[in-house]
Amino acid sequence: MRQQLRDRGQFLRAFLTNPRQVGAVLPTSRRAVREMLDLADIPAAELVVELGAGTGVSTGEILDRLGPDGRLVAVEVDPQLAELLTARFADPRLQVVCDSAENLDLHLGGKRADVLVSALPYTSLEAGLRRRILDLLPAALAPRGVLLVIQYSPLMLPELRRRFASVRQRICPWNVPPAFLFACRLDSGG
Ligand SMILES: C[S@@+](CC[C@H](N)C(=O)[O-])C[C@H]1O[C@@H](n2cnc3c(N)ncnc32)[C@H](O)[C@@H]1O
Repeated sequence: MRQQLRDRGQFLRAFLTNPRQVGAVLPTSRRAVREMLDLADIPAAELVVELGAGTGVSTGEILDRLGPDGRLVAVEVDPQLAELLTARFADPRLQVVCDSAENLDLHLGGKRADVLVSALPYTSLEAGLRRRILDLLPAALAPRGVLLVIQYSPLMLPELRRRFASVRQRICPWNVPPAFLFACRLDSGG
């Protein structure tokens, strides 16, 4: 409970410092995180990549589901949030990267993600940055991988459909505000 309050304080600080970059006043609810992660096979993944890890609500749940030989690369642009993530999760499977998601290539050593989780606030990011990040997502994903996206509106659906052959959508009302969850695949069989 105390940790949750501290996290909310840190998240609010990040939001007040850079509202368009954070895009929300509260971290995602545990329920919404679980419903999103249920859309992928995390235990079977060799490499999971998380974009916009924030205070780590998804990071912890991914680590709980990840196998002993799996790896998680969590990318967070806010230095104080990245520091919090590094301090919180002393897990050898986790690499916290403090950088913008647009530089993802630099941190994957030529590997592609089996599961790519994106909590970036696409609708409030500057248009050029949004396009650069969206454009790199398909190439960052393994051929049979899945991209999970959490948003607060369906506005990104056409952008995702343009880049992925299969996009499934569901809504989780157990979040403030309700969360739109997307599972995107490069092949249409998913
Ligand atoms: C809506 S918050 C989600 C945080 C967390 N995943 C959650 O669900 O509570 C978006 C996060 O993305 C981070 N972010 C925004 N732009 C980014 C970028 N270009 N690269 C990496 N992280 C970014 C913000 O600092 C913030 O922590």
